[in-house]
Amino acid sequence: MTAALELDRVSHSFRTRGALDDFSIVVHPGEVVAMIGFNGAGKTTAMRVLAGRLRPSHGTARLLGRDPHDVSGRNARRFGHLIDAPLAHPDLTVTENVRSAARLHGLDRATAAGATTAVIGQLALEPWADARSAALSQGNRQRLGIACATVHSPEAIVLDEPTSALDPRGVVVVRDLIRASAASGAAILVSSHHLDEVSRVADRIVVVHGGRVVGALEPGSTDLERRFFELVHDADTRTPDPERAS
Ligand SMILES: Nc1ncnc2c1ncn2[C@@H]1O[C@H](COP(=O)(O)OP(=O)(O)OP(=O)(O)O)[C@@H](O)[C@H]1O
Repeated sequence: MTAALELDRVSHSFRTRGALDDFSIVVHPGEVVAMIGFNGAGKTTAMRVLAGRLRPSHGTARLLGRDPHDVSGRNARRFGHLIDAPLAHPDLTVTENVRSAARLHGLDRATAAGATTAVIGQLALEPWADARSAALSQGNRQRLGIACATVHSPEAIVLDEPTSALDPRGVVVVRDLIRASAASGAAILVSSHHLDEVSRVADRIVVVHGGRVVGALEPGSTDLERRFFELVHDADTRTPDPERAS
């Protein structure tokens, strides 16, 4: 099966600081892959490369089989991402923002209207449907960002810490949306700091440390935390690199 999202031996540096070092990851259609790692491990940088926002100095990035920098209109419409701040306009309402995102991703007016109502329902945003985005709480703004990233039912989805600001109900709602998208065939890459949470949503968990993928964890297995620290410790023992510890 062709990968929908792929980084193959990618390296990237910010000035003298290495952020990714020989980093490889693959996400296939219908699969949820979670990246977990310390602050500064390289998760967001990997996602930025996949979204075509950074060009790797070495290695290859593939988004739906193409170089993310060359993704044309049609392929761009098959991709959705939430990295850093949501793309919502502060003066537009939740509904207006989501509808605009749907139109920008190529949905016609009628389809965009239906998809907007559906994703607002899926993310339990109905009470704020007519609220200006600027007036939303942090958690609801994060839900809005996820709605804008997924309203067009993309085939490849990248979500950087999608539940970091969410309450327990929000976490469940977003988990359900991610699982439903994967069940419809989407390839999904998420990052998180919460082992329990990724264990519930992911098919595979990869541990990122010092700009590398240093191992995998089995979702649902016991003692995830101990195994995580073992992998990190083993990686440090193999390649101690104080430059990359941030
Ligand atoms: N724009 C930038 N300029 C310079 N250095 C950067 C920039 N963005 C990231 N870095 C550095 O690259 C490394 C990887 O950062 P990255 O944001 O990818 O980590 P992360 O795993 O997403 O961390 P977190 O869990 O805190 O979000 C860090 O050392 C960070 O300081």
